Amino acid sequence: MKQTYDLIVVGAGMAGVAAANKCAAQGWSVAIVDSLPYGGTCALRGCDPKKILRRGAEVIDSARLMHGKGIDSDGLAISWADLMEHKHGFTDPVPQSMEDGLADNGVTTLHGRARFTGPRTLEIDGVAHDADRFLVATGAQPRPLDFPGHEHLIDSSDFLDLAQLPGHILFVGGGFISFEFAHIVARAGTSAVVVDRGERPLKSFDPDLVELMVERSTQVGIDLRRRTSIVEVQPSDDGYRVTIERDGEQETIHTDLVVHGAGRVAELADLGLDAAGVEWGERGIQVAAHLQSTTNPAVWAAGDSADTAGMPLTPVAVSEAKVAASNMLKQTTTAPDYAGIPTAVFTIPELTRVGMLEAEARDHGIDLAVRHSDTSDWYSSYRVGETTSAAKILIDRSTDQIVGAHLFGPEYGELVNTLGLAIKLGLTTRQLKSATAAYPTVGSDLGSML
Ligand SMILES: Cc1cc2nc3c(=O)[nH]c(=O)nc-3n(C[C@H](O)[C@H](O)[C@H](O)COP(=O)(O)OP(=O)(O)OC[C@H]3O[C@@H](n4cnc5c(N)ncnc54)[C@H](O)[C@@H]3O)c2cc1C
Ligand SMILES: NC(=O)c1ccc[n+]([C@@H]2O[C@H](COP(=O)([O-])OP(=O)(O)OC[C@H]3O[C@@H](n4cnc5c(N)ncnc54)[C@H](O)[C@@H]3O)[C@@H](O)[C@H]2O)c1
Repeated sequence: MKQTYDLIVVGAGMAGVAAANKCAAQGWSVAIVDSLPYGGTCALRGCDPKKILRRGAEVIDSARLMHGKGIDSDGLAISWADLMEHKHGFTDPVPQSMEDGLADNGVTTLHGRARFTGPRTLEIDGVAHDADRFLVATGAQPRPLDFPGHEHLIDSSDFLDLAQLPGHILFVGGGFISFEFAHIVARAGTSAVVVDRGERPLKSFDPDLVELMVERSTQVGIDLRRRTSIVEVQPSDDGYRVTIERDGEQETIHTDLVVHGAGRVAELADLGLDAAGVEWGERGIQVAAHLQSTTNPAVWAAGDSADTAGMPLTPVAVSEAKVAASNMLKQTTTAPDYAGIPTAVFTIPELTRVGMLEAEARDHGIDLAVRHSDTSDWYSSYRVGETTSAAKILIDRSTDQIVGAHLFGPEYGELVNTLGLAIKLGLTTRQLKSATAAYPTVGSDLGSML
């Protein structure tokens, strides 16, 4: 007899695994399916491998910043193959350990490409599976591009698996992926060109700090082309000829590799959502605030494949999955709380944000105190030889609470977490300043930033 599960989860990434484990722990019969090895984008093809490769670049950059200050950085180099092996040491065991963990929690683990054939039926490689509920956690995929030669681009997953690093790389798009990867390859001696169609890259970050980040990127040889579009990509004898256009002027750039960093869309196109009566778009499945489909009550969504107010980031995916699981289990309609979730672009140094942008805060009519500090001559930057760093903290004068924080500097990816906590808990700057940080740490700079 065919089994009807309480829940089938589609996608074994951060969101899917969190929800499957939570529901199984409450005694539900749960199955999870993925067409790729378990672990999803973050652990296998995103955050974690990326930051391991970045470590090589950090070491080179740190040594160069200290050149002439007691360190001889001449001759330092990245061995890409060894760094890649270091990455594999982390990523290779993930699928099995994740699958073992799920099985230990009583979750049935399935493999294959899933597709809805009706409102409550999912087919996996030709076999039908029924459930009372489905959680779609299928993540995102590179946005389809339409310029001639787009098929020659590699995507972020291919990049994070490159056996060798070529001498020249052109990145299409000036977002998270292109800047993070360009900062890695620039320290490995590869020339990087970033082509972005907008005037300002990374639009969801503070414009002043983005300009500083671009300045620092230029210093390490990254060539940003703004307001520039790709006309076509053509293979050549020794790589690719990329024709770009700005203000009606065309230019051809020769490069070894062209990488897609032009955005991602929810991975839903082949999921048969129309057969299930589920409304969806490129931002994801249309859900109510509590993450249930607006058109099929049996279907829920979380993470990059859900159209929510949360950004497509790992902490958002996990938090949404936990809320969706809890709502399914308890038949409640709680909405996720996105307040105080920080984000970082892992350039070197990193660019971070939590809460509102200055323009957003002003649009909300907040009586704003802006604490904008050039921190490049502060002790924490001086110590490591960093020449470019800054902080911008936005405070609501009427409550003394932080409504936004924007940082660019060494180790500021850690510091932003404290500011996120302050926003989440509604701490006043007076309360924050009353806490004593270990000295000297970047945390001890917080008082001066406020
Ligand atoms: C290069 C890169 C770097 C990133 N770095 C960061 C970072 O530093 N910090 C951060 O917070 N976020 C980062 N992100 C974003 C982060 O990875 C995602 O927000 C997060 O992984 C989303 O988790 P998810 O569970 O929603 O989806 P995913 O982790 O993408 O999991 C979805 C799973 O569903 C499977 N699937 C899809 N369709 C089907 C189907 N029809 N049948 C069966 N299985 C299916 C996929 O194979 C996949 O395993 C990065 C993303 C990329 C691409
Ligand atoms: N550190 C992190 O948290 C991290 C790292 C990587 C990715 N991510 C997630 O993955 C998502 C996708 O990353 P991404 O970097 O691909 O996208 P993105 O949305 O960050 O940036 C895409 C950029 O490409 C530009 N663009 C789009 N089409 C173009 C074209 N044809 N020619 C030139 N420019 C073009 C856009 O204007 C935009 O500036 C991010 O939004 C983020 O949520 C997060």
